[in-house]
Amino acid sequence: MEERGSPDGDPARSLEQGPEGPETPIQVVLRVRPMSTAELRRGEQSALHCSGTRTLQVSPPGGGPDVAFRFGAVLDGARTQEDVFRACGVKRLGELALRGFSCTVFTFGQTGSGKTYTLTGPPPQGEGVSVPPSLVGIMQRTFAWLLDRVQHLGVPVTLRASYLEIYNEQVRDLLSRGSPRPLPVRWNKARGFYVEQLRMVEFASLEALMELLQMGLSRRRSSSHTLNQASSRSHALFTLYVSRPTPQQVPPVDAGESPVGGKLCFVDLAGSEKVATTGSRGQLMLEANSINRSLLALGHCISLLLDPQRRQSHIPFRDSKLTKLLADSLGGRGVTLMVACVSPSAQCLPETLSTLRYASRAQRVTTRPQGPKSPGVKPPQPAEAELLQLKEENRHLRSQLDQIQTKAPGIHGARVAWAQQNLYGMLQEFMLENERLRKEMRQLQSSRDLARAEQHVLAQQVHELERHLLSACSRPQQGSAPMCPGLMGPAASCHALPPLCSCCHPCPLCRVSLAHWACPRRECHVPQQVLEPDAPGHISLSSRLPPWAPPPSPGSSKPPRERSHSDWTQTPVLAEMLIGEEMVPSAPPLPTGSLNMPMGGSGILNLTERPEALTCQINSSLNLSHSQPQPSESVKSPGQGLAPH
Ligand SMILES: Nc1ncnc2c1ncn2[C@@H]1O[C@H](COP(=O)(O)OP(=O)(O)OP(=O)(O)O)[C@@H](O)[C@H]1O
Repeated sequence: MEERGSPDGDPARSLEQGPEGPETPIQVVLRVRPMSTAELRRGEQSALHCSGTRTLQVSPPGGGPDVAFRFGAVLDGARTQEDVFRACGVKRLGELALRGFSCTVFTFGQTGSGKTYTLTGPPPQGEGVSVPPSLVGIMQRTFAWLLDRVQHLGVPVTLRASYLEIYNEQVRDLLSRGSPRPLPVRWNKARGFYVEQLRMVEFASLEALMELLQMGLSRRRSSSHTLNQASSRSHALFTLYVSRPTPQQVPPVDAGESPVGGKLCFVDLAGSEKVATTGSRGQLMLEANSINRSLLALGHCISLLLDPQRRQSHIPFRDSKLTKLLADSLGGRGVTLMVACVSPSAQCLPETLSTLRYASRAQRVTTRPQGPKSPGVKPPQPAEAELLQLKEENRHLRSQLDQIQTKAPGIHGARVAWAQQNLYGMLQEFMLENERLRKEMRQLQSSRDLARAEQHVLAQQVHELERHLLSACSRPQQGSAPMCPGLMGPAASCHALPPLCSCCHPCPLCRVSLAHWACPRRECHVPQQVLEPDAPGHISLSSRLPPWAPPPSPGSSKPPRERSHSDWTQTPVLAEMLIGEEMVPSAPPLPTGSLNMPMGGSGILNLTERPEALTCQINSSLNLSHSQPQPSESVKSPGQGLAPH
């Protein structure tokens, strides 16, 4: 038989003893409620058996090995409310509260498992009908004991109470004078998390305290569903503040601040529920989701508190209002008791096992109970202190995230294993993953911006080049004539001749062949590859005329008009201009290959090719014009040196 749970020891003794050293484990008591009338009517079987006072045995309905869980105390359905009160050792917690400790009792379990019953007894049977004394819960019994104890102390003790609920992730004051409104949860170094403007009511008698309890219970949200006629839809926290004034007693700074002293908090958690089982719809389903989410956050904090390394660094108490308000009880300076409640029915076994595992984990969590704070230390201003704390936490979280990201491969396996253990871990996984993806996206965006900027520069260069070409070809030559490439001398007269076909009319003075576009019969000396569309390197004359070619006359299918002498005399000038011009890239070089370009890469490649294409076009035009034998070897070809840059 598999056995899980707390180490050996006398539960009554450990519960009664209270904090002994720096590390005090959370005490866990398990209560199994009796089978309900509905469960008996449906003929459901019990799957739980208590063996001894500390062990619960679980028998799966389909057979299979029994599983045993050990807790500080296990109480079966036959145990009375008084038995439960005694077994839980709440009196000891009350004593500690009187000595200045911060103590918490919280119930946990599936919906309908008896949490509210354990803390406050069954719901009243009608308006003004009070619960029989034998059925009242741990809270009323503690109140009675505490008031009696205070009376016999012989020193003045101030008692105050507050009562709040966390409903759909909003904190509502159940003792507020008007209708409850959402209250903020704040943090400061002196108090930890606390609810701002929460009403604290001073009381002096048991009757007054019971009235406060009744007032809160009647205002707390509850609804009916398949598993519970009066199901609590919120987590409720009833806190008793005990202060014993001493000569050095620090007075509360303002009316909303808790007095220096001990406290005893009773937390009735809303029950976890499977919406499919409870049949919750609409508002009930929203409430159930909110309840489950906050219980998940609580479970996650408990799991992390068990990990010594995580515990030293960061526990995400800020993930929900519930974990914020329980932070001190779970991982801080409090003394804590958990009462886990389960139904015995085999039908509820999956939820029961989940509660048992949750409770098993919780009893391995330890706190470091701390007595009253030294008087005379003025707490820092709330806003300042909270700001400092948040900054510190923020810095810490960032460094954690960086560490996780840099240690990626080694830690990844461990993180995945951890994430697989619970859903909340998976959520955390996704958050980290999202952060990494966001970072990657930012990098991609910046390289895309860089590429766009480069594209812009290249587009400007192309535009500039085209503009040069066009203006050079169309501007009439003024002033000094260009050098004749044949004679290396002025060519004012020879190149001013009307354009003639180069195949039979080279320049009569310098013998340089005339550009083919100047010849009315130029098709006859254009190379074959230019005319054949399928030939490699084909350039269509109609579609690929050089940019400096004359514009076609409107409506004409004929070749463009003949060039004026200034057009063709510019060609060598233009070539020389290009030879001497060095293209200096004004942006970093583009990565080669378009596949890696995130965006706009192809556009950039087109642009990088265009200056080359333009240069080639000039070259080919100029080479054509030199296909005729050159007059002299020393003659500099206009195309020479027009290497693609
Ligand atoms: N030990 C018990 N003996 C007799 N009746 C019990 C016991 N525990 C619970 N019940 C009854 O079972 C029903 C459900 O109990 P209770 O409302 O306390 O459950 P709960 O866990 O608080 O549920 P929820 O999370 O939905 O609020 C109630 O009618 C209650 O009176």
